Amino acid sequence: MLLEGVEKVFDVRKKTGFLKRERRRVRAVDSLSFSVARGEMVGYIGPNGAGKSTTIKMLTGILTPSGGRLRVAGIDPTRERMRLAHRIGVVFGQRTTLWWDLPLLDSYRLMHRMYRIPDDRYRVNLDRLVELLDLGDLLDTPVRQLSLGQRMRGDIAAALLHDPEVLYLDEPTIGLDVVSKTKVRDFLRELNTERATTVLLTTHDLQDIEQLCSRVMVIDHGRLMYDGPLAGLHRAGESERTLVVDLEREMPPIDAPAPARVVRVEGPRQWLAFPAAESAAPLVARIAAEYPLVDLSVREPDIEAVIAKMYAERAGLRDGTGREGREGRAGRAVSAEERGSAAGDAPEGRDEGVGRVVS
Ligand SMILES: Nc1ncnc2c1ncn2[C@@H]1O[C@H](COP(=O)(O)OP(=O)(O)OP(=O)(O)O)[C@@H](O)[C@H]1O
Repeated sequence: MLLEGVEKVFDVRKKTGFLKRERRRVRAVDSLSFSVARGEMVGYIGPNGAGKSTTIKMLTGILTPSGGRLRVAGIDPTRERMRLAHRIGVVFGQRTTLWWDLPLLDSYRLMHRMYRIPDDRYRVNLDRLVELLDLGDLLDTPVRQLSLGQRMRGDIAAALLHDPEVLYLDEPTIGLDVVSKTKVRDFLRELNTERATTVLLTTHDLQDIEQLCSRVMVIDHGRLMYDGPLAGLHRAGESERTLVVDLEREMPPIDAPAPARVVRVEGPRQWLAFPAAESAAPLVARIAAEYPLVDLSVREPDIEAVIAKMYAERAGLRDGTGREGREGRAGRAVSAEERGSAAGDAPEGRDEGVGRVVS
Protein backbone atom coordinates (compact mmCIF):
# COMPACT_ATOMS: atom_id res chain seq x y z
CA MET A 1 0.00 0.00 0.00
CA LEU A 2 1.55 3.30 -1.07
CA LEU A 3 0.34 6.88 -0.80
CA GLU A 4 2.35 9.79 -2.19
CA GLY A 5 1.15 13.32 -1.47
CA VAL A 6 -2.51 12.23 -1.52
CA GLU A 7 -5.13 15.00 -1.20
CA LYS A 8 -8.90 15.04 -0.90
CA VAL A 9 -10.80 18.30 -1.04
CA PHE A 10 -14.58 18.50 -0.64
CA ASP A 11 -16.57 21.48 -1.90
CA VAL A 12 -19.26 22.13 0.66
CA ARG A 13 -22.21 24.53 0.18
CA LYS A 14 -23.52 25.96 3.38
CA LYS A 15 -26.80 27.87 3.80
CA THR A 16 -25.93 31.26 5.30
CA GLY A 17 -29.22 33.15 4.72
CA PHE A 18 -32.67 32.83 3.12
CA LEU A 19 -31.28 32.54 -0.41
CA LYS A 20 -27.60 32.71 0.33
CA ARG A 21 -25.24 29.79 -0.01
CA GLU A 22 -21.59 29.95 0.91
CA ARG A 23 -19.06 27.69 -0.76
CA ARG A 24 -16.40 26.25 1.44
CA ARG A 25 -13.52 23.92 0.68
CA VAL A 26 -12.80 21.18 3.21
CA ARG A 27 -9.35 19.69 2.93
CA ALA A 28 -10.13 16.27 4.42
CA VAL A 29 -6.78 14.72 3.46
CA ASP A 30 -3.72 16.88 2.95
CA SER A 31 -0.37 15.77 1.38
CA LEU A 32 -0.64 12.32 2.90
CA SER A 33 2.30 10.00 2.27
CA PHE A 34 2.97 6.60 3.79
CA SER A 35 3.54 3.01 2.80
CA VAL A 36 2.49 -0.23 4.45
CA ALA A 37 4.41 -3.40 3.62
CA ARG A 38 2.76 -6.76 2.89
CA GLY A 39 1.80 -8.49 6.13
CA GLU A 40 2.06 -5.40 8.34
CA MET A 41 -0.71 -4.67 10.85
CA VAL A 42 -0.90 -0.91 11.28
CA GLY A 43 -3.11 1.22 13.51
CA TYR A 44 -4.58 4.32 11.86
CA ILE A 45 -5.88 6.67 14.51
CA GLY A 46 -6.93 10.25 15.01
CA PRO A 47 -9.67 12.41 16.51
CA ASN A 48 -13.15 12.68 14.96
CA GLY A 49 -13.07 14.35 11.56
CA ALA A 50 -9.31 13.76 11.17
CA GLY A 51 -9.62 12.16 7.73
CA LYS A 52 -9.44 8.44 8.53
CA SER A 53 -12.64 7.36 6.74
CA THR A 54 -11.80 9.56 3.76
CA THR A 55 -8.41 7.82 3.49
CA ILE A 56 -10.01 4.38 3.66
CA LYS A 57 -12.64 5.34 1.09
CA MET A 58 -9.86 6.43 -1.29
CA LEU A 59 -7.97 3.19 -0.61
CA THR A 60 -11.05 1.18 -1.62
CA GLY A 61 -11.80 3.30 -4.69
CA ILE A 62 -15.10 4.67 -3.31
CA LEU A 63 -13.66 8.20 -3.38
CA THR A 64 -11.31 9.63 -5.99
CA PRO A 65 -8.33 11.60 -4.63
CA SER A 66 -8.08 15.27 -5.64
CA GLY A 67 -4.34 14.84 -6.02
CA GLY A 68 -1.36 12.59 -5.39
CA ARG A 69 -0.65 8.96 -6.13
CA LEU A 70 -2.17 5.89 -4.55
CA ARG A 71 -1.62 2.14 -4.99
CA VAL A 72 -3.07 -0.86 -3.19
CA ALA A 73 -1.70 -4.32 -4.05
CA GLY A 74 -0.14 -2.60 -7.07
CA ILE A 75 -3.57 -1.38 -8.27
CA ASP A 76 -4.81 2.19 -8.74
CA PRO A 77 -8.10 2.06 -6.74
CA THR A 78 -9.79 4.80 -8.81
CA ARG A 79 -9.11 3.22 -12.19
CA GLU A 80 -9.60 -0.42 -11.29
CA ARG A 81 -12.05 -0.49 -8.44
CA MET A 82 -13.65 -3.79 -9.41
CA ARG A 83 -10.31 -5.58 -9.79
CA LEU A 84 -9.22 -4.17 -6.45
CA ALA A 85 -12.43 -5.41 -4.77
CA HIS A 86 -11.18 -8.99 -5.25
CA ARG A 87 -7.94 -8.19 -3.44
CA ILE A 88 -9.25 -6.27 -0.41
CA GLY A 89 -11.70 -6.81 2.44
CA VAL A 90 -13.47 -4.08 4.40
CA VAL A 91 -15.21 -4.22 7.76
CA PHE A 92 -17.08 -1.22 9.19
CA GLY A 93 -17.85 -1.73 12.88
CA GLN A 94 -20.97 0.40 12.74
CA ARG A 95 -22.43 -1.04 9.55
CA THR A 96 -22.94 -4.56 8.30
CA THR A 97 -22.36 -5.98 4.84
CA LEU A 98 -24.51 -8.98 5.70
CA TRP A 99 -28.13 -9.43 4.62
CA TRP A 100 -30.17 -8.49 7.65
CA ASP A 101 -33.06 -10.96 7.24
CA LEU A 102 -31.08 -13.90 5.92
CA PRO A 103 -29.32 -16.60 7.93
CA LEU A 104 -25.59 -15.93 8.16
CA LEU A 105 -24.75 -18.84 5.86
CA ASP A 106 -26.97 -17.41 3.09
CA SER A 107 -24.98 -14.17 3.14
CA TYR A 108 -21.81 -16.20 2.70
CA ARG A 109 -23.39 -18.14 -0.19
CA LEU A 110 -24.26 -14.88 -1.89
CA MET A 111 -20.70 -13.63 -1.46
CA HIS A 112 -19.40 -16.91 -2.86
CA ARG A 113 -21.29 -16.06 -6.07
CA MET A 114 -20.64 -12.32 -6.11
CA TYR A 115 -16.87 -12.70 -5.74
CA ARG A 116 -16.83 -15.81 -7.95
CA ILE A 117 -14.78 -17.67 -5.37
CA PRO A 118 -13.79 -21.14 -6.65
CA ASP A 119 -15.91 -23.80 -4.84
CA ASP A 120 -13.02 -25.63 -3.18
CA ARG A 121 -11.44 -22.35 -2.01
CA TYR A 122 -14.78 -21.16 -0.62
CA ARG A 123 -15.30 -24.39 1.34
CA VAL A 124 -11.77 -24.37 2.82
CA ASN A 125 -12.02 -20.68 3.77
CA LEU A 126 -15.52 -20.98 5.21
CA ASP A 127 -14.55 -23.99 7.36
CA ARG A 128 -11.45 -22.25 8.68
CA LEU A 129 -13.20 -18.93 9.38
CA VAL A 130 -16.14 -20.65 11.07
CA GLU A 131 -13.67 -22.52 13.28
CA LEU A 132 -11.46 -19.53 14.14
CA LEU A 133 -14.35 -17.12 14.70
CA ASP A 134 -16.50 -19.65 16.52
CA LEU A 135 -19.46 -19.24 14.15
CA GLY A 136 -20.57 -22.91 13.94
CA ASP A 137 -23.76 -22.48 15.98
CA LEU A 138 -24.72 -19.21 14.30
CA LEU A 139 -24.77 -20.12 10.61
CA ASP A 140 -28.53 -20.71 10.51
CA THR A 141 -29.39 -17.62 12.56
CA PRO A 142 -30.77 -14.54 10.75
CA VAL A 143 -28.27 -11.69 11.03
CA ARG A 144 -30.79 -9.42 12.81
CA GLN A 145 -30.92 -11.93 15.70
CA LEU A 146 -27.14 -11.92 16.28
CA SER A 147 -25.56 -10.00 19.16
CA LEU A 148 -23.20 -7.19 18.23
CA GLY A 149 -20.13 -9.35 18.92
CA GLN A 150 -21.52 -12.28 16.91
CA ARG A 151 -22.47 -9.98 14.04
CA MET A 152 -18.99 -8.46 14.03
CA ARG A 153 -17.38 -11.91 13.81
CA GLY A 154 -19.84 -12.73 11.02
CA ASP A 155 -18.84 -9.55 9.16
CA ILE A 156 -15.13 -10.26 9.54
CA ALA A 157 -15.61 -13.75 8.06
CA ALA A 158 -17.58 -12.24 5.17
CA ALA A 159 -14.75 -9.82 4.41
CA LEU A 160 -12.21 -12.66 4.26
CA LEU A 161 -14.02 -15.39 2.28
CA HIS A 162 -12.37 -14.31 -0.97
CA ASP A 163 -8.81 -14.37 0.50
CA PRO A 164 -8.02 -10.64 0.34
CA GLU A 165 -4.40 -9.55 0.72
CA VAL A 166 -5.41 -6.33 2.44
CA LEU A 167 -8.03 -5.86 5.15
CA TYR A 168 -9.37 -2.48 6.30
CA LEU A 169 -10.99 -2.56 9.69
CA ASP A 170 -12.94 0.47 10.84
CA GLU A 171 -13.66 0.28 14.61
CA PRO A 172 -13.97 -3.54 14.68
CA THR A 173 -14.31 -3.71 18.48
CA ILE A 174 -16.64 -0.74 19.02
CA GLY A 175 -19.40 -1.57 21.50
CA LEU A 176 -18.14 -5.11 22.12
CA ASP A 177 -17.82 -6.66 25.58
CA VAL A 178 -14.42 -7.82 26.85
CA VAL A 179 -14.91 -11.46 25.77
CA SER A 180 -15.96 -10.51 22.22
CA LYS A 181 -13.09 -8.03 21.94
CA THR A 182 -10.64 -10.75 22.95
CA LYS A 183 -12.10 -13.17 20.36
CA VAL A 184 -11.79 -10.58 17.57
CA ARG A 185 -8.25 -9.60 18.56
CA ASP A 186 -7.11 -13.25 18.88
CA PHE A 187 -8.53 -13.96 15.45
CA LEU A 188 -6.81 -10.97 13.81
CA ARG A 189 -3.48 -12.01 15.28
CA GLU A 190 -3.98 -15.56 13.96
CA LEU A 191 -5.01 -14.25 10.52
CA ASN A 192 -1.97 -12.03 10.29
CA THR A 193 0.37 -14.90 11.23
CA GLU A 194 -1.35 -17.55 9.12
CA ARG A 195 -2.03 -15.62 5.91
CA ALA A 196 0.24 -12.55 6.19
CA THR A 197 -2.81 -10.37 5.50
CA THR A 198 -1.98 -6.67 5.56
CA VAL A 199 -4.27 -4.93 8.05
CA LEU A 200 -5.06 -1.22 8.39
CA LEU A 201 -6.95 -0.79 11.64
CA THR A 202 -8.93 2.30 12.62
CA THR A 203 -9.95 2.37 16.25
CA HIS A 204 -10.59 4.57 19.25
CA ASP A 205 -9.49 1.77 21.57
CA LEU A 206 -5.76 2.03 22.23
CA GLN A 207 -5.79 -1.53 23.56
CA ASP A 208 -6.60 -2.76 20.03
CA ILE A 209 -3.42 -1.06 18.87
CA GLU A 210 -1.37 -2.18 21.83
CA GLN A 211 -2.35 -5.81 21.38
CA LEU A 212 -2.24 -5.99 17.59
CA CYS A 213 -0.08 -3.36 15.94
CA SER A 214 3.66 -2.84 16.07
CA ARG A 215 3.12 0.43 14.22
CA VAL A 216 0.62 3.24 14.58
CA MET A 217 -0.02 6.26 12.37
CA VAL A 218 -1.75 9.33 13.76
CA ILE A 219 -3.68 11.58 11.41
CA ASP A 220 -5.20 14.95 12.25
CA HIS A 221 -6.63 17.65 9.98
CA GLY A 222 -5.85 15.27 7.12
CA ARG A 223 -2.12 15.23 7.89
CA LEU A 224 0.16 12.53 9.19
CA MET A 225 1.26 13.60 12.65
CA TYR A 226 3.10 10.52 13.89
CA ASP A 227 4.35 7.24 12.47
CA GLY A 228 5.96 4.64 14.70
CA PRO A 229 5.35 2.34 17.65
CA LEU A 230 2.63 3.03 20.21
CA ALA A 231 5.20 3.39 22.99
CA GLY A 232 6.86 6.20 21.03
CA LEU A 233 3.50 7.95 20.69
CA HIS A 234 2.99 7.73 24.42
CA ARG A 235 6.46 9.21 24.92
CA ALA A 236 5.81 11.95 22.37
CA GLY A 237 2.58 12.86 24.14
CA GLU A 238 3.93 12.16 27.63
CA SER A 239 0.71 10.24 28.10
CA GLU A 240 -0.15 8.43 31.28
CA ARG A 241 -2.05 5.29 32.20
CA THR A 242 -3.99 4.98 35.41
CA LEU A 243 -3.65 2.19 37.93
CA VAL A 244 -6.84 1.83 39.95
CA VAL A 245 -6.08 0.16 43.28
CA ASP A 246 -8.60 -1.22 45.80
CA LEU A 247 -7.12 -1.60 49.29
CA GLU A 248 -8.64 -3.46 52.20
CA ARG A 249 -9.39 -0.18 53.97
CA GLU A 250 -9.10 3.57 53.65
CA MET A 251 -5.44 4.60 53.87
CA PRO A 252 -3.26 7.68 53.27
CA PRO A 253 -2.12 8.12 49.62
CA ILE A 254 0.15 5.30 48.48
CA ASP A 255 3.84 6.18 48.56
CA ALA A 256 4.59 5.45 44.87
CA PRO A 257 8.03 5.75 43.23
CA ALA A 258 8.18 8.88 40.99
CA PRO A 259 7.04 9.65 38.35
CA ALA A 260 4.05 7.52 39.46
CA ARG A 261 1.79 9.42 41.86
CA VAL A 262 -1.61 9.24 43.47
CA VAL A 263 -4.07 11.52 41.67
CA ARG A 264 -7.29 10.65 43.52
CA VAL A 265 -8.42 8.88 46.68
CA GLU A 266 -11.98 7.77 47.42
CA GLY A 267 -12.36 5.55 50.48
CA PRO A 268 -10.29 2.39 50.02
CA ARG A 269 -9.87 3.10 46.26
CA GLN A 270 -6.87 5.06 44.95
CA TRP A 271 -5.96 6.18 41.40
CA LEU A 272 -2.27 6.38 40.43
CA ALA A 273 -1.03 7.97 37.20
CA PHE A 274 2.16 6.58 35.62
CA PRO A 275 3.88 7.00 32.19
CA ALA A 276 1.98 4.98 29.56
CA ALA A 277 5.21 4.00 27.82
CA GLU A 278 6.37 2.14 30.95
CA SER A 279 5.30 -1.25 32.27
CA ALA A 280 2.88 -1.30 35.21
CA ALA A 281 4.57 -4.41 36.63
CA PRO A 282 7.16 -2.80 39.01
CA LEU A 283 4.54 -0.43 40.40
CA VAL A 284 2.03 -3.25 40.91
CA ALA A 285 4.70 -5.44 42.55
CA ARG A 286 5.66 -2.70 44.97
CA ILE A 287 2.06 -1.92 45.96
CA ALA A 288 1.27 -5.64 46.36
CA ALA A 289 4.30 -6.08 48.64
CA GLU A 290 3.66 -3.04 50.85
CA TYR A 291 -0.12 -2.54 50.95
CA PRO A 292 -3.19 -4.70 51.75
CA LEU A 293 -4.25 -5.06 48.12
CA VAL A 294 -7.71 -6.41 47.21
CA ASP A 295 -7.98 -5.67 43.49
CA LEU A 296 -6.49 -3.52 40.73
CA SER A 297 -6.98 -2.59 37.08
CA VAL A 298 -5.10 -0.50 34.51
CA ARG A 299 -6.89 2.15 32.41
CA GLU A 300 -5.46 3.23 29.08
CA PRO A 301 -5.37 6.91 28.12
CA ASP A 302 -7.83 7.77 25.37
CA ILE A 303 -6.58 8.70 21.93
CA GLU A 304 -7.87 12.28 22.10
CA ALA A 305 -5.94 12.84 25.35
CA VAL A 306 -2.71 11.43 23.90
CA ILE A 307 -2.99 13.61 20.80
CA ALA A 308 -3.95 16.70 22.80
CA LYS A 309 -0.83 16.23 24.91
CA MET A 310 1.28 15.83 21.80
CA TYR A 311 -0.02 19.20 20.57
CA ALA A 312 0.60 20.83 23.94
CA GLU A 313 4.16 19.54 23.79
CA ARG A 314 4.60 21.05 20.31
CA ALA A 315 3.13 24.36 21.35
CA GLY A 316 5.61 24.37 24.24
CA LEU A 317 8.41 23.91 21.74
CA ARG A 318 7.22 26.67 19.44
CA ASP A 319 6.47 29.29 22.06
CA GLY A 320 9.90 28.79 23.57
CA THR A 321 8.79 27.63 27.00
CA GLY A 322 11.97 25.58 26.99
CA ARG A 323 10.45 22.19 27.60
CA GLU A 324 12.44 19.29 26.27
CA GLY A 325 11.96 18.93 22.52
CA ARG A 326 10.11 16.15 20.77
CA GLU A 327 13.21 15.22 18.91
CA GLY A 328 15.01 14.35 22.10
CA ARG A 329 12.33 12.04 23.33
CA ALA A 330 10.33 10.67 20.47
CA GLY A 331 12.75 10.32 17.58
CA ARG A 332 13.02 12.19 14.37
CA ALA A 333 10.99 15.29 13.58
CA VAL A 334 10.27 15.44 9.86
CA SER A 335 9.98 18.59 7.83
CA ALA A 336 6.97 19.59 5.74
CA GLU A 337 8.93 18.93 2.50
CA GLU A 338 9.79 15.49 3.71
CA ARG A 339 6.17 14.78 4.60
CA GLY A 340 5.20 15.59 1.06
CA SER A 341 7.57 12.96 -0.30
CA ALA A 342 6.93 9.22 -0.28
CA ALA A 343 7.23 7.83 3.19
CA GLY A 344 8.21 4.45 1.87
CA ASP A 345 11.03 4.04 4.35
CA ALA A 346 10.36 2.45 7.69
CA PRO A 347 10.61 5.02 10.46
CA GLU A 348 14.05 4.89 11.97
CA GLY A 349 14.41 2.82 15.07
CA ARG A 350 10.78 1.67 15.14
CA ASP A 351 11.81 -1.46 16.98
CA GLU A 352 13.37 0.46 19.82
CA GLY A 353 10.11 2.25 20.53
CA VAL A 354 11.15 5.35 18.61
CA GLY A 355 8.69 6.91 16.19
CA ARG A 356 8.55 9.81 13.83
CA VAL A 357 6.74 12.93 14.89
CA VAL A 358 5.85 14.77 11.73
CA SER A 359 6.02 18.54 11.86
N1 LIG B 1 -18.69 13.73 1.65
C1 LIG B 1 -18.19 14.76 2.33
N2 LIG B 1 -18.51 16.03 2.01
C2 LIG B 1 -18.01 17.07 2.69
N3 LIG B 1 -17.13 16.97 3.71
C3 LIG B 1 -16.77 15.73 4.09
C4 LIG B 1 -17.28 14.56 3.42
N4 LIG B 1 -16.73 13.47 4.01
C5 LIG B 1 -15.94 13.92 5.00
N5 LIG B 1 -15.95 15.27 5.04
C6 LIG B 1 -15.18 16.13 5.96
O1 LIG B 1 -13.82 15.73 5.86
C7 LIG B 1 -13.20 15.75 7.14
C8 LIG B 1 -12.65 14.35 7.46
O2 LIG B 1 -13.73 13.46 7.65
P1 LIG B 1 -13.56 11.89 7.89
O3 LIG B 1 -14.92 11.28 7.91
O4 LIG B 1 -12.58 11.33 6.93
O5 LIG B 1 -12.92 11.86 9.37
P2 LIG B 1 -12.70 10.63 10.35
O6 LIG B 1 -11.30 10.75 10.84
O7 LIG B 1 -13.07 9.35 9.69
O8 LIG B 1 -13.72 10.95 11.53
P3 LIG B 1 -14.57 9.96 12.49
O9 LIG B 1 -13.60 9.39 13.49
O10 LIG B 1 -15.54 10.90 13.13
O11 LIG B 1 -15.21 8.94 11.62
C9 LIG B 1 -14.25 16.22 8.13
O12 LIG B 1 -14.09 17.62 8.26
C10 LIG B 1 -15.55 15.91 7.41
O13 LIG B 1 -16.58 16.80 7.81
